[in-house]
Amino acid sequence: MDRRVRPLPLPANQPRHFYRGGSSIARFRGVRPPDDRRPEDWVGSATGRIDDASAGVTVLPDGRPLPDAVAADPAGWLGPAHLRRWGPSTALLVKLLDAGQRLPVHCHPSREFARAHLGSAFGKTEAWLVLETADPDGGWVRLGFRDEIPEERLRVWSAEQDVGAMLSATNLVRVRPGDAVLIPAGIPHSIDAGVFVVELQEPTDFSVMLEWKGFAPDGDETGHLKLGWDVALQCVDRRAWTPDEAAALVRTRDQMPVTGEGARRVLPEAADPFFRAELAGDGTVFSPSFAVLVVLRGEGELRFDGGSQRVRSGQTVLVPYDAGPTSLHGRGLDVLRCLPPAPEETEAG
Ligand SMILES: O=P(O)(O)OC[C@H]1O[C@@H](O)[C@@H](O)[C@@H](O)[C@@H]1O
Repeated sequence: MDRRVRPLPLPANQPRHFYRGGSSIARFRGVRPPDDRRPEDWVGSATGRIDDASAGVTVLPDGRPLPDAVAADPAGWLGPAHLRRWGPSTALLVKLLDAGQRLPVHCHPSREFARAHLGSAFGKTEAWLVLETADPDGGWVRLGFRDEIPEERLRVWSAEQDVGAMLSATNLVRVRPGDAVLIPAGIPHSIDAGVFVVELQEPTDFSVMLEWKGFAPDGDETGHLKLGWDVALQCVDRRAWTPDEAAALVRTRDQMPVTGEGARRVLPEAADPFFRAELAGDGTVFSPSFAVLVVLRGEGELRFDGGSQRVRSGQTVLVPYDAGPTSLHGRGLDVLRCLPPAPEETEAG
C-alpha cells in the first residue's frame, strides 16, 4: 500500500479569541460562523496558542495533531532539505484573520530577541494578503510610529493605556483587496475592523501588547510575554517610519512579479528568510514542498504524485512534501500557495 501522505483539505480551526470577528471566514468557507469570537482560522498549524498549547494546532482527519504526524514522518511531510535546515518544524504558520473590530496595537519579536529571551529559534515576522475589506474602496491598517518614540514615552502610553496617543502616532495605511503587506518584527501595528486577510507568519504566538484597554485580557499581566516590561519593550521598533516607508510595506498585485512557472511572487525578498507566497492558477506546476494552499477563487483540480483532488474557492489544503510535484488545473482558479522559508535561507534577525 502507498503510505505516502497526500494533500489534505482542512476544515476551519478557529480557537476562541479575545477580539471579535469570524463572519468573513465563515462566508469565505461557505459554513456558519460558530460565534463572533472566532476571528482567526489557524491553517496547517503545528503551533499552539501561547496561553493554551492545545488550541490552534491543526488536527488531521485521522485524529492526529499535525505536530505528532510530522514527528512520525518528518521527511515525508517536510522533505530532506527542509529537515536539514529547519529541523522537524514546519517553520510556517498560516491564518485566515477577520478583524471584526480594530485589533489592539501590538508588535512581535524578532528571531534575535526570541533566541535571547524566549528560548525560540523563531520570532514572529508576518505578512498579510488582503482578501476583502468591508468598504470596497479599501480598509485601514496602522504601521509604525511616524516619529521616533522615546522609550519612556512608550512606557507611559502603555502603563496609562493612552490609546489615543498611540493611534495618532502611527501611520494609517490604506489597503485594498489583493494587496500584500509585510510586517517586520518589532513594528507596532494594528488591523482595522472590516479587513479580512490571509496571514503568513513564523510559527509562534509571541505578541507584545501595547494596547489592551477594552479587551478581555489584562495586558499589564499578559502583554509582556512574562518578561516584564523592561525587557518586552526592547522588542518594539520605536524608530520613525515615514508615511512613504510605511506605505512601501504594501505591494499591489501589479507589483508582484510573475515567476518562470507562471505564478506571481506575492512578497518582497525581505520576506524570504521567514516564509514565501505565490499566487497561481490553471497550469501552474510546483516542485515538491510542504505548503498550505488557500483557494481564493474558482474551482478545479490539484494533481499530485499518484492522484488528484478537487479544489474550490474557500478551501484550505495542506500539502506534504511527499505529494511530489503538484499542479493546478481549472479555469479561473486563483490559489495562494504559502511556503516555509527556503531550505537554503541563512540567518535573519
Ligand atoms: O496579525 P497579528 O499581528 O498576529 O495579530 C493577531 C494577534 O493579535 C495579538 O493581539 C494576539 O492576540 C495574537 O494571539 C493574535 O494572533
